[in-house]
Formats: sequence, C-alpha cells, structure tokens
Amino acid sequence: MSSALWAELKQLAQQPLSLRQEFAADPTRAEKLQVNACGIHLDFSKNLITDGIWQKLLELAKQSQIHSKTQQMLSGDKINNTEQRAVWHMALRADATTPLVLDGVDLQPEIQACHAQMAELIGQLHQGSYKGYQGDAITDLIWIGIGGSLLGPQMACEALAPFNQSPVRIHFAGNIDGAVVSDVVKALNPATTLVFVASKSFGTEETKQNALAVRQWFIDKGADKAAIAQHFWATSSNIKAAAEFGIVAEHILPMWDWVGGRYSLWSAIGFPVALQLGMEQFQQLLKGARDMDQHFINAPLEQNMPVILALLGVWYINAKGCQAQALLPYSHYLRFLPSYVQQLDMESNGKGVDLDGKPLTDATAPVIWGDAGTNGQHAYHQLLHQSVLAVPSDFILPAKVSHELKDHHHRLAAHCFAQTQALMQGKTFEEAKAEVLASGASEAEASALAPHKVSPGNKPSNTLLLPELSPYYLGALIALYEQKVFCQGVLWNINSFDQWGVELGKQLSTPIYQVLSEQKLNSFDGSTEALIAHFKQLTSN
Ligand SMILES: O=P(O)(O)OC[C@H]1O[C@](O)(CO)[C@@H](O)[C@@H]1O
Repeated sequence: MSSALWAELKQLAQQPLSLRQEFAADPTRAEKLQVNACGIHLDFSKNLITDGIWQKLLELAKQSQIHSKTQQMLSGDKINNTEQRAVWHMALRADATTPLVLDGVDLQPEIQACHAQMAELIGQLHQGSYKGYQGDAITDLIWIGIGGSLLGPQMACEALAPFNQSPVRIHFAGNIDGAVVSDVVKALNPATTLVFVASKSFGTEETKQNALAVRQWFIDKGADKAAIAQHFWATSSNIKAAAEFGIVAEHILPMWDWVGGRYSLWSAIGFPVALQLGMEQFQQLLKGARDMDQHFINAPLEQNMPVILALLGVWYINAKGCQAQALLPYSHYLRFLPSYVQQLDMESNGKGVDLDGKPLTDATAPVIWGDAGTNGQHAYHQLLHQSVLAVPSDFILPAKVSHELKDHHHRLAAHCFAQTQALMQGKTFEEAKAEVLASGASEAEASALAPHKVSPGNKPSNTLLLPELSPYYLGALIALYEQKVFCQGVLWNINSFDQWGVELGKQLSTPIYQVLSEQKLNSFDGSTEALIAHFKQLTSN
C-alpha cells in the first residue's frame, strides 16, 4: 500500500464529501454507480466516492496484479505459497466438459466420479432404499464438521430450505461443546441415522471428538462394528485417518488439497445441500458460481462486480479507516450468510504479513458482522445510524420470495431500502427541530431534543438485489464474495489461502487440557494458572 496512487487516495479520503450533495448535483449518479452480473444487481451509488475518487480506485485495480494473479490461479499455480498448494475451488464448479489439468492430470473424471457417488447415495436416501443395520430406511443425517466443513452446507441448506425435497432430516454438529452432539442425538434412533464425518484433514479435534461421541452412541444403543461401517460416511482428503476411524473405503468421498476448507462448499462438503435439493438443483448452485467466475474473469474492471466490491472495501479500510463491515441480508433464509462470510473473509485476509513474510503496515480484512433484517434494526442499527463510527454495510434483498405473504415482503423490502436511504441522507438539526416543533413542542423543547434526533448521514452502503433466493443466485452470490476476497488479497499482496493464525490456540489448548483432565502437570502464565485453578474448584463437586 505504498504507491503514489495510494498516497493520493489517502489524501482524497480526508476531503469532505456529502452524499446528499453528490446525489443532488448529479441526477445520473445512481445510474452510473450500478452494475449487473448473473442477474444480481449491485447499487453502489451510496458510497463515499466521487467520480474522481472512483476513477482513482479503478486505476488502482488497473495497476494491481488482479488480472495476472487470476490467470495464475486459473492455471493451477501454487499461489497458496506457504502450503505450496494450488487454489482451484473454481474447478469444482467448472462445466463437466471442461478438461481440468493440474500437474499433468485431468481432474475432471475424479470430480465427476465424486458427483456420481453423491448422486447414487442421494438417490438411495430419497427413495428410502439405503437401509440401516436393522433394515429400516434412513430418516436422519448427522453432519459432523467445523469451519469450512460446516458453515457452507449449513448456510446453504438454510438459505435454500424452500427447495427441500428430501425425506431425510439433516442435523449439523460442529462445536466441541458437548451440548451440541448430546442435543442432536437425543431425538434420533441410530438404526435410522446416517453419519457424515466432514473433515478435509480428518485431524480436527472438534470433529474427531464429536465423531467419537456419535460412534459411542451407536455402540451404547447396541450397534456393532459392521453396523457402524454401514452408517458412517466421510468426506476427507485423509483417507488413511478416515479408514483408521472405521470408515470403509467406499464410504469416503474425496477432498483435494487444492481446495481450501472455506472454499469447499462446491465439493462433497456440499453433500447436505445436494441431499436437500437433489443433484439437479445442486448443479444449479454450481452453475451460478461458475457464471459469476466467468463474469469475474471476463468483465472489464469498471463493470466487474467482485472488483468493485473489493475496491470499495479497501477504500474504507485503508483510506477511510473503517475497521468493520456489516452484512445485512433482508432475508430470514440468509441469516447464516454473515457467519459464512466471516470465515471466508476474515480467515482468508486477516493477515499480518505480505506474501514474502514482511510485516504489513496497513490493516487488511474488515471485522464482518451482521444478521437478518429487520431484526438488526431493533438492535444494532442505532449504532449504524448515529454513532461516530462509520460501518460500511452490504444490504442483500431477494426480490421474489417463495411464501405467500406479499404484504410482509413489501414491508421487508421497504425497510431494506429505507435503511440505506436513512444511512445515506441522515437527518439534519434543522429537520429534526422542525419535526419536534411540528409535534407541538416549544422552541426551547425542540432545541433541546433536536440534537438527539440528528442522524449525521453519509454512512456508506451497497445494495445487492437478487431476482430470488434460488440455488443459482445463491451460488452466484457466494462466488461474488469469494472473488471479492481474492481481489482484496491481491491488492494487499497477502496469501488469502492459508490460516496459520488459528494454529497457536490449538497448540496451547493441549497442555491445558492435560491439566484439566489430570493427565499431566504443566505450568502457564499467572492468569491462565489462576483460571484453571478457579475452574477446577468450581467443578470439583
Ligand atoms: O475440514 P477440517 O480439516 O476439519 O478443517 C476445518 C476448519 O479448520 C480450519 O482449518 C481452521 O482451524 C479451517 O480453515 C477449516 O475450514
């Protein structure tokens, strides 16, 4: 971030800018600052940019390596340089007829074989012909995984709930908090339950521990080794560890080291989604993502939706000093999208060094947070509207909905648009005072109350309109955020595809666990020692 252009952008960020005035001065602003891709409409006119700033940001993209890095990613170069891995999740959603040659091997047959295996199992589960160890049809599936092995399928299953055509109920178990697995198995019968252990590494503590607990539940209910083999499946790239756990080879769906965990929804990690929707609709999810990839690869920078979102993001983080970003889907079904994008964005770009290991001087990923609207309006939107913090927000609204409550939907959409309008234009002191006076208050009362009612406005937002929340548009939306994160990684010159930061906490938990479970004595810093002692005291009787 040391180029002359950046210095200029940082300077420009200091200059006053009023969105109200920008709209008043240019009646074509909304028309100019909007773009469409794969049917998704993005209005980015309510951002803190002028024509001049926007041209400079586009210049930044032109000077960047976005194009060459995209080509490297597509060619299968090992752009995840700390793990020496290609970044090829896009291959998983490529057209089935496209050869996908990586290191001299065409991976397309493997990918198609995986789809065929998924389709076969899904067919059996839908028809009730996959029998459990007592001869009953399978009614429930427990999906055990965490992080990228859970957030994607859980979010997509929820988002596409109206498309559910599966007789099998899906239960997700991620956290190592024993309450999760205990609650999940409570209402289930092992004889009619299939278990999927989803772990690329098959070494993640939470997943292993939960898988062991579910296996023990089978044993406690009288299932033998053969029964467990019949009921347990895995998706993993560590075939050896999955086999050691007791999962038979025919029940292991592949994962590849060229797919990062948080980019793995498109692989067999998407099995719950495919089970819920059927393979045909799962293919639509992949197609939506594929079309967004094509848009990203081919569209000129100024019409390229992921590039536009990426540029606006770096503008806010690095020039305007905004640390957070709100993701606000106006859709109950998209309520898990913020936690999904949290991992995608923050685990990818929350880095402290550049590609060569040199410390960064500028911040990278934003703190992503949010929930479904309108719930947030009665909670944290107060801060969005009036606090001195500026939190750029993405509002997402599907235009058509599957339910019949049309008036609800018009009200929901009205709130979505009204929020972006209120954030942008705010309410001046004069407007606030006039409003109070109009309610019958005295001059003195109005002057006293008006400052509290002022909304500064000038709070930036994007609005993304989806024609509907279908598998196709969800696929396109997720790929949009994936490619945005990729572009930002390029602009910051960081590796978006490793996640070394999560390791330290994992390492430190082992000696603490040894002490808590009384296997070993270890010593720690004063605070940790005291916390352990206090915890032990509280749990001693
Ligand atoms: O699929 P696995 O190997 O169990 O990993 C789960 C998650 O753990 C992480 O490695 C972080 O700890 C994520 O990147 C990943 O999605």
